Amino acid sequence: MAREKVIGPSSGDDERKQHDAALRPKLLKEVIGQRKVAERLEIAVRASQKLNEPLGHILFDGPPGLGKTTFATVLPNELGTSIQMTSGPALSKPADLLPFLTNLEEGSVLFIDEIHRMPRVVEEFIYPAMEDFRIDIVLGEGMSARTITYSLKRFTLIGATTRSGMLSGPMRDRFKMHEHLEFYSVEELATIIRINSGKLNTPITESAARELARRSRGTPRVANSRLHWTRSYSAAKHDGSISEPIAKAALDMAEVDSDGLDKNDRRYLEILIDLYGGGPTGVEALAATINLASDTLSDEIEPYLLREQYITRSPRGRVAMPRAYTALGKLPPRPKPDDKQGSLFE
Ligand SMILES: Nc1ncnc2c1ncn2[C@@H]1O[C@H](COP(=O)(O)OP(=O)(O)OP(=O)(O)O)[C@@H](O)[C@H]1O
Ligand SMILES: [Mg+2]
Repeated sequence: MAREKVIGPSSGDDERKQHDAALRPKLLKEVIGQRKVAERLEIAVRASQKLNEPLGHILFDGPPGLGKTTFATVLPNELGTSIQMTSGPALSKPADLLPFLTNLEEGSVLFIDEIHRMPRVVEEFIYPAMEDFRIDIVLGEGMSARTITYSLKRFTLIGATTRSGMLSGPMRDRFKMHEHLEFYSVEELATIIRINSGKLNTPITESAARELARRSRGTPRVANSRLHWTRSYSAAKHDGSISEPIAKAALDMAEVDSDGLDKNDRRYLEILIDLYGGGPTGVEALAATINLASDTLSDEIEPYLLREQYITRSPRGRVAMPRAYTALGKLPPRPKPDDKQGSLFE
C-alpha cells in the first residue's frame, strides 16, 4: 500500500534515509571537511592494505548528522570489502549478533550504530570477538553446560555513538582509533551544498550556497535537508534553480531564522528564558516542558546551541547566554552591581 509522504522542511525518517543514501560520499576523497580525521583514516587504510592486516576497530562519536555513518560506509569501499550494519538497540541478546559474526568475510566491516545502547551482555559477548576474533558459546545449562569456542574471520568493528560518555570503559578501550567529529564551517557546508545540488541537477549560485550553508547548524545532514526543501520550493514557485533570494524565501517559509535556528531551537531558548528566567535549569525540566525526550534535547538540540554559545552548562543546569536573548529579539539581563566577576547569569 502506498504510504502518504510528507514533503516539507522537516523531513520524516524514511525521507531522511533516502536523502542520506543518495548524497552520501562513497570514497574518502569525496568526504568534505574533517580533514584530520580523513587523513588518519587514509593512513590506517593504506597500512592495512600494505601489511595485509584488517583495519583496527574504530569508534566514531559526535552529534547526529556529522558523518559517522558516512565514514563507516566509506571505509569498506576504500578497502574493497563488504559491510554489515546493525545498531545497539537491535541487539538485545548475544544470539542477535551471531548472524553478523558468522557472515563476516576476511577483513570485512561490522558497523554497529548507537553502540552505547547495546546491552551489557552483548557487550561482554563481543569482547573476545574484538580482541581475538573468537566467540565463546555456552551450550546447555547447569552441570552439563559447556563452552565451545568458535573462530571468526578477522574483521573490523566500527562503532558510532552520539554519547561516547555512555560507553563502558572496557568497550571504549577495545577500539584502536577514536575519532570525534566536529561541526562544519560555513565554507565546508557550502562546498557540500554545491556538490549535492550538482548531483540533484539543481543550478545554484555561490551566494545561495553560502546562505544555505550559514543556516544549516554546522551539520551536513541539515544542509542536505535545507537544500532539498529549497529545491522543492523553487521547483514549485520558480524555475527550479536556486538564487540567494529564493534560498532566503524558502528558509523563511520553513521557519529557519537568519542564524539557522529552527522551531525546536527557538522553543528551547524561549522556554529557558521566559519560563525559567534564563536558567540554570535541568535538562529534564526543559524536556518535560518542551514535550520532547531529554535525549533528543541533549543529543540533537543542545550540542549546536552550546557550541555557538547560545547556552552554557553549569553544575546546576542549562543557562541562556546573551546571544540567546539577541536571537529571540530580547535584551540580555544586566549584570548585578555586586557581581565582581561581571557574570551575567548567577
Ligand atoms: N564530510 C561529509 N562530506 C559530505 N557529505 C557529508 C559529510 N558528512 C555527512 N555528509 C552528508 O550528511 C548526511 C548525514 O551524515 P551521516 O548519516 O553520516 O551522519 P551520522 O553522523 O551518521 O548521523 P546519526 O548520528 O544521525 O546517525 C550523509 O548522508 C551525507 O550526505
Ligand atoms: Mg548515522
